[in-house]
Amino acid sequence: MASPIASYYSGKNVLITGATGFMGKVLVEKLLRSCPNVRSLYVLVRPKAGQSMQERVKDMMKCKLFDRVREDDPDFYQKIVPISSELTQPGLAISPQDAQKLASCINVVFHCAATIRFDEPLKHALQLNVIATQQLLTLALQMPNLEAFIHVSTAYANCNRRQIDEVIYPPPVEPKKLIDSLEWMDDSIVRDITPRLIGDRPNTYTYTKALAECVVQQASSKINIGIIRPSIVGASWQEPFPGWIDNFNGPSGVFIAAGKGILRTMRANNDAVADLIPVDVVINLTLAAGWYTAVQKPKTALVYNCTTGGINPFHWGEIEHHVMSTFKRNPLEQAFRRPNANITSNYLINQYWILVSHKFPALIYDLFLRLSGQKPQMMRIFNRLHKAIGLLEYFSSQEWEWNSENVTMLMGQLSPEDRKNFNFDVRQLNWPEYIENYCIGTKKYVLNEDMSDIPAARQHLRKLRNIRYTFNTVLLVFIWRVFIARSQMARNIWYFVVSLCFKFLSYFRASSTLTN
Ligand SMILES: CCCCCCCCCCCCCCCCCC(=O)SCCNC(=O)CCNC(=O)[C@H](O)C(C)(C)COP(=O)(O)OP(=O)(O)OC[C@H]1O[C@@H](n2cnc3c(N)ncnc32)[C@H](O)[C@@H]1OP(=O)(O)O
Ligand SMILES: NC(=O)C1=CN([C@@H]2O[C@H](COP(=O)(O)OP(=O)(O)OC[C@H]3O[C@@H](n4cnc5c(N)ncnc54)[C@H](OP(=O)(O)O)[C@@H]3O)[C@@H](O)[C@H]2O)C=CC1
Repeated sequence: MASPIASYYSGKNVLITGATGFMGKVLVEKLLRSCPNVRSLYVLVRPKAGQSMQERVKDMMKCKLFDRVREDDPDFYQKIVPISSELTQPGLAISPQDAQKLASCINVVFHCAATIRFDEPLKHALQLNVIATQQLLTLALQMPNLEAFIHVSTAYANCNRRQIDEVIYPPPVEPKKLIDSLEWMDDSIVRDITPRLIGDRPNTYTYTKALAECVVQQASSKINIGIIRPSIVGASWQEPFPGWIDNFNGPSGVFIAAGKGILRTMRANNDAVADLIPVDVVINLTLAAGWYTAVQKPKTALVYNCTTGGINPFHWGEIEHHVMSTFKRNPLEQAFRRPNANITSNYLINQYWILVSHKFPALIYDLFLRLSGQKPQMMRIFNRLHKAIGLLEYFSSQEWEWNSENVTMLMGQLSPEDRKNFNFDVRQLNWPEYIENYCIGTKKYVLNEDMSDIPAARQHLRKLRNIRYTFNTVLLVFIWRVFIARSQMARNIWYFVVSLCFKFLSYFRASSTLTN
């Protein structure tokens, strides 16, 4: 006998947007694996990078993420029905036949698609995150068999507040008014007024996600709606296997850059809560919310703050420690320098380390590349890195408090079996173990590095250490030759320091001989 959640999805037709994205893929996999009797998954996909929609879906299903599903049911792909759709186009560019088909058969909608870029021009972010959501809701309103519409938002949609409850806050501006006014505006005008519009939010992403929540709420009198607000989504904790991750977004890119020895300093508050949430936890909660919304039909749209900070807090300082420790034990291949990143909340200290540990080595390396007839590239890489971490620092330098009563309520509604199969109880999360699996996941699944190459990577780190020792010795000799050997006073200071060190050494040697 299947559990209540699996029985609910049995025989259902599910529509998923953003299925080719990080979270969408995990959602598709989990639905197929844990709800094997689901009828069909209709996924809205666009052609991209020279690949047709069918090719993209085919490629996606070959991904290692689907290994367990493939083992259980080699024909699982037959349940996936790709529907051609470009969400930024009128009517989502769905053909009339497809739209009719979807309208007649869909029971549950999961809306995951969005632009998650922090530097997205406002017009495009609005088009995808708000207008496409509105259009999807219009389509949903034509679905007579629709039982639940689950919208994936972000815990940072209201990051201009410190305390965030599970409610939809009034939007910064009425979405329709903004859509109407931006429609006639030139891109350059929109760019100029964007900072004024987004106000105390850090980017167009959080701003448009807040507007999207408002758009979703406006439809909640006609459709059963649930809103999931995950915080910083990271690699999987347990399912389908620990450490699965496939992108550079959020902390993953930072971990990789630190593991490669490129990132040595970043602004973050050591003592602030790092509200990471594993992707499988988010997806389990999303599926449970779909079930609850359809079965219980709450009168208003329920919001679920899917976060860890209030329940099982972990801090950026601790993350730094465990990331560094993991990459020292399991080094990445061809590191630029030995991994040694530090976080600081002090602006000036961070600027100092950027100069000494980022820009200076990049300059030397580029000089070396030029001299050996190659194209310089390190400064360019660092400029991109600085742009990326500059956009993330807002989130790593502060902390927020999220209320998660609805998440607790939902957990209380699950049967013991569902609590196990759709586990979103983050009290059980062991952070050091999770961070270790996360870092190893970036090595295996993002960088496609083989674990059997670790001895060679360690050897490379030893080589880098020897280069550093040699470089420091050469630098010391150079400084001595240029400055110290030419001035009597500098020489006196130098001899004084050396004799002091020598005296200390003799003293310690003598006292250790006595104690023995
Ligand atoms: C050890 C220290 C520990 C310290 C811990 C501190 C960690 C702090 C982390 C804080 C995270 C906070 C996240 C907040 C999340 C809010 C939650 C959400 O709702 S929403 C979710 C959160 N949303 C986000 O996280 C989105 C943030 N990302 C962005 O907005 C943009 O990517 C960008 C503006 C940063 C760069 O734009 P642009 O320059 O145009 O570059 P493209 O994008 O076009 O990528 C070009 C190529 O570079 C690749 N690559 C990319 N990043 C990195 C990287 N870091 N590195 C290396 N590579 C990277 C990329 O794969 C691509 O490769 P390919 O395809 O060409 O082969
Ligand atoms: N990742 C995170 O840390 C967090 C994410 N979220 C939310 O979770 C959801 C999913 O995020 P995530 O999976 O990380 O994002 P991804 O960027 O990995 O995936 C985005 C998805 O949206 C699709 N998409 C984007 N533009 C279009 C378009 N014009 N037409 C059709 N499809 C489009 C993408 O398709 P394609 O493959 O064709 O580009 C992709 O499938 C988002 O709503 C996001 O706001 C919330 C909190 C944190």
